[in-house]
Amino acid sequence: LRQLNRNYALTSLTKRIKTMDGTPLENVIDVVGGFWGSNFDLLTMKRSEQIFDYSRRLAKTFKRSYVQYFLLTPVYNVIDANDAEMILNDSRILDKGLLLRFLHPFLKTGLLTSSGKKWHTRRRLLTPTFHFNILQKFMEIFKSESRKFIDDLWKQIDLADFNGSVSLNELIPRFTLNIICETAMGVRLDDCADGDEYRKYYSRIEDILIERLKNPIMSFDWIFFKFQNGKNYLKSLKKLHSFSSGIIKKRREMLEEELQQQEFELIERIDQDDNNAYGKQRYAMLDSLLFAEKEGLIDHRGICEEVDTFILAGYDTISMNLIYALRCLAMYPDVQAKCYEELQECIPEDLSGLNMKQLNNLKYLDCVIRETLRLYPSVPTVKRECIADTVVGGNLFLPKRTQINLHIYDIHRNPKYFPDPEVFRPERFMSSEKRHPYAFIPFSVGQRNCIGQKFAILEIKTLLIHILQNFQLQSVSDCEELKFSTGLLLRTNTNVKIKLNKRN
Ligand code: HEM
Repeated sequence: LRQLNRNYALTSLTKRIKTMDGTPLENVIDVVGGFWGSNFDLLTMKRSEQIFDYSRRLAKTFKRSYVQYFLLTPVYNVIDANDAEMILNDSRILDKGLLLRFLHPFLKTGLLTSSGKKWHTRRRLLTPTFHFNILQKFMEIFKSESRKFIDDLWKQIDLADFNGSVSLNELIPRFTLNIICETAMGVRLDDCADGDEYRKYYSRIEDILIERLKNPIMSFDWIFFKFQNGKNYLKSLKKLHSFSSGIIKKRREMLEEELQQQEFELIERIDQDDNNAYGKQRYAMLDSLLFAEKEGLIDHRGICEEVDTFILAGYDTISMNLIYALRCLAMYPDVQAKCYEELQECIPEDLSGLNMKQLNNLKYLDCVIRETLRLYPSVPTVKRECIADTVVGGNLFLPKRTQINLHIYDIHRNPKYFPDPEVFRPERFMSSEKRHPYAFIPFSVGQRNCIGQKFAILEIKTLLIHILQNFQLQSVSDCEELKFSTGLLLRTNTNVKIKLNKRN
């Protein structure tokens, strides 16, 4: 029995994580939970803020990576940059964990959720669709949508019943969803689909996923889909899939029309002789997929997977960063003033000619965005799963099915890498001081890093510039009380509000 207990977490019905050289695991890494493992730790937590706080408490208590055991799954929680480097550089650990598997009915196996050969082929197909030249074309859309956003704000502020503050969670996601659809998909939402409805059902799906995560029994599909949450999940999925199908249908029609008229005036098109991995012209994402379909490289189901994936990955991640960045600018008037000064120095007043080179010159704004991503990483945790027994770092044995939670949030707030980690100080990114290369990883690192990171930074900078040029931001009185909740992204439990005063 003692031998059995050494190798298996018996009450969690799983093999144990252990050292290869026999050193007690506790000497290397902390272990949470006693006899019952962590099976019931989350079960009693009613609100998702409690789950978020629970993980933060463990990180603060242990100050190093730690292990938990849930039903059938050992969990390795990484909160240290050295351990993150070890995991993210390991080409055997590229599969996503359980939470992302719960997303399969929604995304099937698109770029975010797929693995192995399928992931490789798709990554190769999609990487050129975020090439510099395509991003340059997208700049026009970033600018026109930003101008529209500002016009809408001016109108809102001019209304007689305007109460002085705006709710960022309502305004920003509308903007970012429009942009991902108009750029990567080549379709304006006004023409074909209801973005507000998409966001409503997406939010429901996220809530249900977190509920599911709390109860290990619900990890089995055949149980989950028998309960109300499972049924609601499928109902919401129908709405989300009909949104993305509408976009694909619309773009297919547009493209056919253009092909018939032999008028290849796609905004994504660049010089004839500029080739991508498949020896063809470069197009934006959905057009690339539709052309790849004609050549038999992907089918309709595959296109749906990627459209669902890119809408999900490409809008709310940016929304959350913009929301936190605007809140920080409102809370720290000196930081805001420095950004505004930099704008006046580097950017012409007329923003219609704004280009990527000018955006790259805004070094201080860059630091503000980085500091926001450090304190509030839109993706707070990256998930991985060992698909076979794996030894990492030469001595740590991770059994098959081990879930790896790489807590970017905790790594970013580790005082070892960032002194006074809770303080918002963009200047820390100005200094040439060397820090651990895995201490700041908001877009992850390695083979499965974020394919849209350059796109994201350009979009974020463009909107921030438009807002800063038109408004002075001011915090509202209850600004300090930001409570985070667990979700696919770093969420707050209440909407973030700021005040906007028109600049002369
Ligand atoms: C502030 C904005 C963003 C942040 C913080 C962010 C962060 C991340 C992170 C941490 C990952 C790794 C996830 C994992 O390993 O499970 C990732 C992957 C990914 N991101 Fe982003 N992202 C952002 C914006 C975008 C945008 C704008 C797009 C698309 C236009 C995008 C598309 C993707 C895709 C498709 C993947 C999966 C890549 C793969 O596995 O090959 N992201 N992102």
